[in-house]
Amino acid sequence: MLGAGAWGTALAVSAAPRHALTLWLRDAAQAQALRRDGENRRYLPGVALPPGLQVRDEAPDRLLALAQAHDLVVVATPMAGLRGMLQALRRCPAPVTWLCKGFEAADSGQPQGLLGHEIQAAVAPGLAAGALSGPSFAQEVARGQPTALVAASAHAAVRDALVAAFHGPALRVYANDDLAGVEVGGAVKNVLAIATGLCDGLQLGLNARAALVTRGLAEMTRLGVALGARPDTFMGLSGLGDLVLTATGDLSRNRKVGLLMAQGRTLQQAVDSLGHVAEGVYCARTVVERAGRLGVDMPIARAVVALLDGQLQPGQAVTTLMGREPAAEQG
Ligand SMILES: NC(=O)c1ccc[n+]([C@@H]2O[C@H](COP(=O)([O-])OP(=O)(O)OC[C@H]3O[C@@H](n4cnc5c(N)ncnc54)[C@H](O)[C@@H]3O)[C@@H](O)[C@H]2O)c1
Ligand SMILES: O=P(O)(O)OC[C@H](O)CO
Repeated sequence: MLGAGAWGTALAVSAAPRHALTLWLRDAAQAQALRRDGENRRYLPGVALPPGLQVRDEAPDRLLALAQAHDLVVVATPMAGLRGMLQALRRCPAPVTWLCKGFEAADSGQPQGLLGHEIQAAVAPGLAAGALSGPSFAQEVARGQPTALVAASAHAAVRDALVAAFHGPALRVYANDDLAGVEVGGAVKNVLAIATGLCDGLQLGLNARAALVTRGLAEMTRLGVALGARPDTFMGLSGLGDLVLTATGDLSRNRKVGLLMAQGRTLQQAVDSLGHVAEGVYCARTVVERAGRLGVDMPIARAVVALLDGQLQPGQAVTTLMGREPAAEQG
């Protein structure tokens, strides 16, 4: 497991009792703190690390050697770290998978705004690769609360490796060969959760939230299909499932950004108060730009971008969405 934020740590805690698992951190001081405390106090406080879990902190140029000693590699960094990790792992013989949910940010110096599998195709095309996604708050998985995930890859061997690694008593892992669809769902739900956080923070009501979730699902599906995904994927765990969880669950960092901005905090204040990554903040603009290039209409995502960019105040974002022309529901 390469990366020990909340999610990498939680999945490592979940799988370590059944596997020989190595948790790698780029920061040697933080690795030392994990070994000393038997817990990741910075990112997942209150959860004991299983005794057999190996905590390592090799320099990034030793990552490939570390990966070669394992049957499955899981990159657990935010999207911002994925390209560098895939470049470092491009000759890895084992399946390489990732947990991050987003598009590469528009301001990352990589102007195309790619999904994980598109980055992999560009920088490490020889890998057998895939993603693990679905509705899952790290704290609940770490506590062993029942959760269902989806293992997505074009390669059956990668799907099987993810299922074998993570399927367990409290974690059901389903398989899906539609990696593009699974990745679009995981990325777009973060942007939509900012919108529902805003809606709930402004106390617009339950009707409004249901409207945002439903019309947001339509936006997500339109973009996914334009990017080559299957429509039915968006009715599954990484689409509807993760959208419902993230848009309504108060453990969501993306939802919190919307809630805090509705209370009058600036974007910077909201982001600083999280202490964790909120991927929707970084990929909302990319979502809208890619949708625009494909001729896909995404009014909710556009309103989120206008809010994050300071072009609209929270109340104006609502007026803009409600003031659009009447439209057919399908289309
Ligand atoms: N937390 C969850 O409940 C959850 C669940 C499912 C998916 N995810 C996704 O997993 C990804 C990671 O989320 P998280 O909650 O663990 O984030 P986090 O904010 O808790 O931790 C991020 C971790 O990544 C490390 N990191 C940042 N940039 C890095 C880089 N370039 N190289 C190596 N390490 C780097 C940080 O030091 C930190 O340890 C995100 O894309 C998130 O959307 C999170
Ligand atoms: O806390 P969030 O908003 O990053 O969401 C975490 C997970 O992606 C939920 O599935």
